[in-house]
Amino acid sequence: MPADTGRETRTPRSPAPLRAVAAIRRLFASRWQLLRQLRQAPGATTSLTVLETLAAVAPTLSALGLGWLVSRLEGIGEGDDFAWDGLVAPLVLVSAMFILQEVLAALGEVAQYAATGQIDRSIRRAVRAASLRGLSVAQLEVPAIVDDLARASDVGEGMLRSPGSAATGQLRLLFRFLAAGSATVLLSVVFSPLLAVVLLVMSLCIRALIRRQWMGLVDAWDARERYRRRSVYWTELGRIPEAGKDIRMFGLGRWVVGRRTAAFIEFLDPLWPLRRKVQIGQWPVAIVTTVSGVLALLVPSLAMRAGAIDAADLVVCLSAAFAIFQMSAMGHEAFDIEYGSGAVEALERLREMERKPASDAGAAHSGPVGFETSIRCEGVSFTYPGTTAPVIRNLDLEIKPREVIGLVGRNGVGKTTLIRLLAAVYRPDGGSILVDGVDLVDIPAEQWHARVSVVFQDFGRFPATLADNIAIGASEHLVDREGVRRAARLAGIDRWSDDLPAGLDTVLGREFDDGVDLSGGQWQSVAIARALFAAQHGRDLLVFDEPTAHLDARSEAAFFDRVTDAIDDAAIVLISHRLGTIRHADRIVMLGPDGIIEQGSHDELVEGDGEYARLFALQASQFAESASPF
Ligand SMILES: Nc1ncnc2c1ncn2[C@@H]1O[C@H](COP(=O)(O)OP(=O)(O)OP(=O)(O)O)[C@@H](O)[C@H]1O
Repeated sequence: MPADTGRETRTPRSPAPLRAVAAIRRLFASRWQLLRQLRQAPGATTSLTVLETLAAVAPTLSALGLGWLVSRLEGIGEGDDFAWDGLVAPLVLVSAMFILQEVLAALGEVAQYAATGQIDRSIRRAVRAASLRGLSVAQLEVPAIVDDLARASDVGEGMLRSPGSAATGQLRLLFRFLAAGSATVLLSVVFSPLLAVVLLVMSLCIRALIRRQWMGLVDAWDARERYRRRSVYWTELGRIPEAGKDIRMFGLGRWVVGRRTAAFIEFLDPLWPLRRKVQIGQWPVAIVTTVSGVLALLVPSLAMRAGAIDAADLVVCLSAAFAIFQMSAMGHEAFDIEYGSGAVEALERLREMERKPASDAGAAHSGPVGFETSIRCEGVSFTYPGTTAPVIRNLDLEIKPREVIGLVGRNGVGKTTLIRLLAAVYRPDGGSILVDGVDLVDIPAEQWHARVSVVFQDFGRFPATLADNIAIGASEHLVDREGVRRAARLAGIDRWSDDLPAGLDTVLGREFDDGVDLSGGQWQSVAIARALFAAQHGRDLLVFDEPTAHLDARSEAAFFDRVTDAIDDAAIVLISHRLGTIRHADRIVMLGPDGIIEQGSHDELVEGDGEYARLFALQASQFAESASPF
């Protein structure tokens, strides 16, 4: 991905002219990409184009009008009262051009505002689609992709420096070039093609110089997106209630401020010398600007003194020269263009990632997806993106329909990772997972997700109603109120849901004024209900990762029976460190760093006197006082 590699990878340098040509090509490609964004706002773009066309010819007409006016003034003799009538037409033209320029500028702002808003909205939609659907979870963990998501959605404040303002700014800039071109033609016709071309070239040089200096800063800023995100993280940490608890509890205020300062310095440190360099490097711009100004003023004035042109021509020349110089000015639109095009490029990279066949979408299998005979992991290996050590190595495991499997193993051995693979959140980088003989890689992810339900340890807690938090387990059945009630009852939620202000319709989470927060155990019951609801809607495989970690002893004891009684047509995988939760599973699989250490029923494993038996004895000894360890 270019964002990840392009900025930091060193490649052998090509000769300077080739680099310049490549840079110009890149520039044109990026500008073209910007202009293509205007398709999102066809009406406003058409209006802006018409207004800018008129605005581009107005300075030339204005210069001609001024010249006309001066020529009429020259012709007026003393006491020549009626000659004043001849001034009316040029005066009307000049005044009309001045008024027109003001009106066009104001209307242009309105059209630009409308087009910018439409383009920015469409960009935001595209970023949302990429982050919510197009990109896989694995991709969302790649820092370069996270950078691009942040960069593409960073559409600036007040529509400044956004992709929309960049695209419309680019269009307006094209018309400024057109205005300068038409003034160049006028100066050539009225006075000297040589002076006209020299002034045009000098204006272009001034613009290129300023651009080169300041825009390098924008690129450098862009390349430090990751550091900017880090400093923003530390800046915003104080506003996150969860973090606020720890910050107060451990007295971390100064520490957080220190980390924020360090992150901020790390972000800006390389940018400060660059900025100083730009400021100091303004003298060539000042020199070229002064020389151009002197040329524009002196050459036509000397020509008039020599009698080559009259006063009217001089006024036209100076007005035309002024119009040419307008092109060299770098207004805010230049920064809009540069900064906004960075966002558009980031979006294009994200779209490219979405288009990649390896984007975990699955595709080749087109038949019905189900799990009738087995899910088989064959020699599965997996290494997290950006890391080198495999978390899962050469794992073989078979899951039969309606089987209940308990998955145990030490912290960090890869249990959660395995279910992420089974859920097709990640893809194995070695071996394969076969569902009834079809490789999971070939099954479209959304189809597989309609057959599987996973309650992750860090399951989603959404600021929605309790009913919706359950029903999202099978989001295609959000309105199945009876199913929600059943799942809530089976998960033991009915014991406390009636006490909530609006029962199942109570909004959960403190983000909203009327929101109610639940305890850790209550949230866990919601997640369990979510999976039970999913089971009611035809899921073939249910996975629970540490489902009883937050439950009280009574709920924990009831969990296994509740779940297995409620689900009779799906396989269940239970991950737990509490062996009491899984001891009644059909099969217990003990995972080790190099694959499965042992597997069998609870009784078989205890009899086998292996790792599981030792672990069980250890947990049981902690409950030695009671008749049963659980
Ligand atoms: N997103 C990730 N990126 C990189 N490494 C990860 C990621 N998630 C987990 N790991 C690493 O993978 C290893 C296995 O983690 P995993 O969560 O699968 O273990 P686990 O067996 O479920 O652990 P626990 O019992 O503590 O829940 C750990 O070393 C962990 O640091």
